[in-house]
Amino acid sequence: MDKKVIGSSEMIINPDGSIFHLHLLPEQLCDRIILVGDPGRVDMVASFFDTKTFEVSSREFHTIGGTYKGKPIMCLSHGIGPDNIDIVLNELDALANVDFNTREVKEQHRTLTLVRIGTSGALQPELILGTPVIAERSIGFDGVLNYYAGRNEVSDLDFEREFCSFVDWNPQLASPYVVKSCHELVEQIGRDDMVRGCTISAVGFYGPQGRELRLPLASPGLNSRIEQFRYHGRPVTNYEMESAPLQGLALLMGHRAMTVCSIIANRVNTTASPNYKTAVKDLVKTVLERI
Ligand SMILES: O=P(O)(O)O[C@H]1O[C@H](CO)[C@@H](O)[C@H]1O
Ligand SMILES: O=c1cc[nH]c(=O)[nH]1
Repeated sequence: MDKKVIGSSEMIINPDGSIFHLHLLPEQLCDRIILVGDPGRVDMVASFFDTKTFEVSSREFHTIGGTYKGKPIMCLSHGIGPDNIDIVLNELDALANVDFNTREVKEQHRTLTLVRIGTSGALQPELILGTPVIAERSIGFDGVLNYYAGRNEVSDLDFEREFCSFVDWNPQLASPYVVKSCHELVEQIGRDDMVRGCTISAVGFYGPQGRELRLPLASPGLNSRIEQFRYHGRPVTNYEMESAPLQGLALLMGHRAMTVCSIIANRVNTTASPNYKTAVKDLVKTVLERI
C-alpha cells in the first residue's frame, strides 16, 4: 500500500522546521506531556522540573520542556476552548507520527501520554471547592469529534442516547459525544485523593455552561436536568472546556490521555473560590509524581 503523504497546505511547516501553531520541532517532543489552559501556568509547572531544555511561545501555546526526577517531560498550554484542542492534538500527533522531511506518515506509531490539569465548575452539591475530579468519562458539547471518521467507534452511543433523551437535548446544538479516558493512565494517576467523575466539555464559559449574565438562556433548565441525570447510577459531575475533544482525538490517534480538574466553583451551591491557585499547584505536584 502507498504511504500517506500529507500536503503542504494540510500540515503547515514554518520556515524554521516547526509545526504551524505550536512552533515546536519534532526533536523537541517528549512522550510525557502535561497540558494546561493558562500559558502562565506552564511556568508554575516547569518550576518543579529539575532541568529546562527549551521554551517556546506562540499565541496561547507556551511550552517548556525538561526533566522531572530524571524523566523527560514537557508542559504545554492550550488556551481556552475545545477548538484549540483540535489544533494541539493534531500538531502533537504530527510531530510524533509524521516525517517532516518526506511528509509521510511513519510506519512505527509513537504513543504520547497526555495529562490535562485544569479548573472546573461542579454540578453536584457534594463536590467541595478544591476537590480534584478525574474525567473518567467526558461528554463533548463542542462537536469537534463529530468531524472525524471513527467517532462512533470510540464513543458510548448508549450513554449519548439516554443523555439526550433525559435532558431533552436541543437539536440546534452540536450532537454530544461521550468518550472514556485511558483506564491505565487513570489507574496510574488517580488514587483515593481524587474523585472519578463524568465531565462535560462546553463550548463556552457563560451561556454554554448555563451561566446567565445579561443575556437570557435558550434552555434555562438544562443544568438542573443534567444534575439529575444518572447513567448506570452515576452522575455528571462537572463542567470544563477541553477534556472531551482531548480524550476523543487521543482515542482516534492512539495516544494515552486523561484530564483532572480542581473544582473552583460549585454551580449548585453557587459558591466560588477566586483563590484557587494553591489547590491547582498541589494537584500539579501530585500529577508530576505519578506520571
Ligand atoms: O483552567 P483551565 O485549564 O483553562 O480549564 C478551565 O478554565 C477555562 C475557563 O475559565 C477553560 O479552559 C476550562 O476548561
Ligand atoms: O465553572 C467553571 C470553572 C472553570 N472552568 C470552567 O470551564 N467552568
